[in-house]
Amino acid sequence: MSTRIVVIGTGYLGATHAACMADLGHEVLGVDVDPSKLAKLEAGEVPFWEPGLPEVLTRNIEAGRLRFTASYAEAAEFGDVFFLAVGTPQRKGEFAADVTYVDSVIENLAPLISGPAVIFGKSTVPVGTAARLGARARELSPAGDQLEVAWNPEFLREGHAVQDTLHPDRLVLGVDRDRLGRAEDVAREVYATLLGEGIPFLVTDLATAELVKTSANAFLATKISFINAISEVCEAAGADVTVLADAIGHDDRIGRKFLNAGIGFGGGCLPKDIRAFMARAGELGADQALTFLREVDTINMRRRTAMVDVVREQVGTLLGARVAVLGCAFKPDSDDVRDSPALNVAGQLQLQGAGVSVFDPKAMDNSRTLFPTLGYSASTLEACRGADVVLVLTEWREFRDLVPADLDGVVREKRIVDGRNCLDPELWRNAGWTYRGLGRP
Ligand SMILES: NC(=O)C1=CN([C@@H]2O[C@H](COP(=O)(O)OP(=O)(O)OC[C@H]3O[C@@H](n4cnc5c(N)ncnc54)[C@H](O)[C@@H]3O)[C@@H](O)[C@H]2O)C=CC1
Ligand SMILES: O=C(O)[C@H]1O[C@H](OP(=O)(O)OP(=O)(O)OC[C@H]2O[C@@H](n3ccc(=O)[nH]c3=O)[C@H](O)[C@@H]2O)[C@H](O)[C@@H](O)[C@@H]1O
Repeated sequence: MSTRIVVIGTGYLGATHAACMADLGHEVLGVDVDPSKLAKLEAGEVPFWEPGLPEVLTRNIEAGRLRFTASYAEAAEFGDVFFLAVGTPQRKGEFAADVTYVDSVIENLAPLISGPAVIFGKSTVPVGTAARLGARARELSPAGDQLEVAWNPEFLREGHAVQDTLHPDRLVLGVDRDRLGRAEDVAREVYATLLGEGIPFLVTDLATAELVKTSANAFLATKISFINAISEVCEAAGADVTVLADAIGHDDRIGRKFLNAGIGFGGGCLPKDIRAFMARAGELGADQALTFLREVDTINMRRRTAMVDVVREQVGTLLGARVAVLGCAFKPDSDDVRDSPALNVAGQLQLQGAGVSVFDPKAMDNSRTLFPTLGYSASTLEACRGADVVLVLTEWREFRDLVPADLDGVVREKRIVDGRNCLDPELWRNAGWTYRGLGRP
């Protein structure tokens, strides 16, 4: 059955959700306040790099199932099922999440809703936000109690966003247990195709749904910092963290995923989500519960300075050294540079006097906007020309596939530092290069 759906906020999450809901056969209207983003989306262009999404967007616009607007009035007219997907960044100078964008959606939308409707929150929010927004929405809306707020957290990964939306590991829905309404039935209609495929669907209260999301990201961040901490010990002991990760990962209870040691996690989610989680636990009086996340964050940030130290160790002095930086996105298959470890390392190297030449297959424009003073190159070869050391900081396939012969006669010194432990050390060493990984001999 086709439902008329409004998706508010068309960034990485919202644009993907809108296009994928249309692909499931629903009629979808995307809403954003950014006119340049809307103009691109209306023209069938995804304003960021996400594999497979342009095809899904275009085919659904062409099928007449997907369009975009800046108008909340049009959104309120369009349908009675709303997904809220605006940003919840870290507040400036604080750990807590900035929820002003989600607040503003409710302030603007609720007064325009006059009949039964459900707003499903998808943004990652501090626990308690959904209940607060629900109360505010009922207060502002002529529909009163007939306007429901439920929470349907999102677990997609950038670079795999379409696959994760259309084939998620699970769907989670938080509903207001004190005023049970239509939310669960509506969600079952919207996700009928996925539920028909047997995707697990967990329905719970609002607070639990919010906490499922922040706990999942906290666990993932902890797993990465765990292996990075072990990597520091491997480094000191002359052991190999990549073999160690394979070995412990064979234990199903541990699992191999998210055990890749390197320069650590970044992006628009894990770093800000663990900080917001700590801040919220503190507000709730559970200060002690999440202090370990402070350590997770510290270990992670230490990876970036450790990388700079390794480069210094390689070239002697950073002053005047020519450093090729391959990769600036926070992960491969994404153009997202929010809190990117790679860009942070490049910035630190430049501040300490190195001449930095950066190349990324997709994230150059975003990097230039965020870090205009770095040196940028048009290709891997250009970035590496005359380099004293080559750094692989984002494991794009084209960097993983590099072989020493590609850089023969290009670099000044045959030194490569593998910030993601994604290269074969023997291949490089056998070709006369100095190979340096992180936490592996
Ligand atoms: N990026 C990701 O992979 C995932 C993100 N999330 C969560 O989803 C939320 C959104 O994240 P992103 O999509 O990455 O952020 P984003 O910054 O890419 O997108 C947010 C969008 O909301 C728009 N917006 C802001 N205020 C608005 C308003 N009042 N009305 C309409 N549109 C408005 C902005 O213009 C922007 O296009 C965050 O809470 C994030 O933690 C959750 C899972 C995955
Ligand atoms: O809440 C969110 O927004 C999303 O955050 C992460 O997704 P994402 O940020 O897209 O990327 P990840 O694949 O989780 O990678 C995050 C960072 O960890 C790093 N990482 C990942 C895995 C690993 O083993 N080691 C490691 O350093 C990556 O390089 C990257 O910088 C979660 O994986 C998603 O489930 C979640 O929905």
